[in-house]
Amino acid sequence: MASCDAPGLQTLDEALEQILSQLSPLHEQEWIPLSQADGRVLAADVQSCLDLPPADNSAMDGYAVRVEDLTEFDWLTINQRILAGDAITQPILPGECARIMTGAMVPEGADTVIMQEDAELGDNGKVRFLAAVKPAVNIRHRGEEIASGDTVLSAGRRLRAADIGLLASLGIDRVAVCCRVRVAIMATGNELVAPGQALQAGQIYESNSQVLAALLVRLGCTVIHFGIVPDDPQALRLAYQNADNQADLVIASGGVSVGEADFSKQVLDELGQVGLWKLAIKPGKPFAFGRLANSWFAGLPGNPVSTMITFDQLVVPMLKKLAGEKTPPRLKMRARLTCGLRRRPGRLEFQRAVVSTTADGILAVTPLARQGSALLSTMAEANAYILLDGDTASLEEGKYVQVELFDGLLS
Ligand SMILES: Nc1nc2c(c(=O)[nH]1)N[C@H]1C(S)=C(S)[C@@H](COP(=O)(O)OP(=O)(O)OC[C@H]3O[C@@H](n4cnc5c(N)ncnc54)[C@H](O)[C@@H]3O)O[C@H]1N2
Ligand code: MOO
Repeated sequence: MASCDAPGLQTLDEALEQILSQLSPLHEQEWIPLSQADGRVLAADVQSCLDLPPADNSAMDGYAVRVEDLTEFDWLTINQRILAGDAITQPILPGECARIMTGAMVPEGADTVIMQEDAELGDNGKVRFLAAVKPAVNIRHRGEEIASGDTVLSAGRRLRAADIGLLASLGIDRVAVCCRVRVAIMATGNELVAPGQALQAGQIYESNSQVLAALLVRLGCTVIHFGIVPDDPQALRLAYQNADNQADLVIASGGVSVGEADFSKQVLDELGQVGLWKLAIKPGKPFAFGRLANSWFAGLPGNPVSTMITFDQLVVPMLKKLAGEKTPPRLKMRARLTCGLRRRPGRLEFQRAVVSTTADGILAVTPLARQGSALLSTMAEANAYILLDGDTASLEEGKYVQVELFDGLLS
């Protein structure tokens, strides 16, 4: 398609910069129980109100001793037994030690814990130690992981399982999170039919809104479904207005190109402003960004792969900005081609590929044989993109290329 290589297209980086500079976080927040916080974005920094661990405690089942006693006494008297959860009553005096379990508080006077495998119990009820003992081992000191007042997690973080556990370990049972971004989705096209219905001549099953809904749920958004909208300016106008009244972001797939039934741009021009139009990426050249009366608008190219890739590369950063989420850039790596790759220089291309690790630990990548933007099965089969910049031509087997692994969203 000669038009795909037309000059004057905007680069992905320029487009992203331009889009993100216009968006600002929605800033609404709510308090929710920790049990519901997985995947939500923290609205404020979380500071610890306690030291973690709260007290010096044993890392082993064994004996809490005073190291200096080990050279002075052959046998030590066991003066108490301390289990995890016990409050300590007695200090360790010279010639004494305490039987102690993992997680139990270390008594005053003790400065090391010897694991029980290195101890011998005598007939006299006393204990002696076999191995050379290092001072200050096997004790987890108060505050060594987190000190009271430390910032544990920062605003903008999307909470994951370990974070939830960390907050729980600090006694926190409620967190302030950013409100879910409300996203309206619609699929435009006269040819589209919802799955489950009979297919007539010329029709295809609608899949883009299903993909978008699944991705948006994973991103923690509230999804407002507008179903299938025909290629008709009046129907689009009504749908856009309706969506605009309910959502922070309206996403429409299809109808953003230059065909006779592509009305997105016209309607967006009427109701709001079009911010962007054509991008130098493949797939995903036609992409509309704009503003409706109350909400932002993203018009994604209808080809199923183009919809997914523009969503992944452009809409995800938009949603993160609106949600107040701060994330490091996605990891890009170098991988060796297992076969030749056919390619015409032009737009920045996202080829779907499978990345694996070879026996000698090298990252290998195999581009899928077919790369058409209508082939949604390529997104299902792939686990990574090969990123090919505009200047790169065909490449031979063994060459290194840049890959971007599908993150938790796509995989
Ligand atoms: N003369 C030109 N034609 C096209 C150009 C161009 O530059 N000049 N660009 C091509 C590219 S690249 C893309 S991508 C598509 C994008 O077109 P639209 O956004 O207008 O999308 P549609 O025409 O509505 O649909 C494209 C294709 O995808 C199928 N589709 C649409 N929606 C869905 C859906 N919800 N579920 C499943 N499949 C869907 C649709 O039936 C079409 O086959 O334009 C090229 N044309
Ligand atoms: O190449 Mo189009 O941009 O998405 O199919």
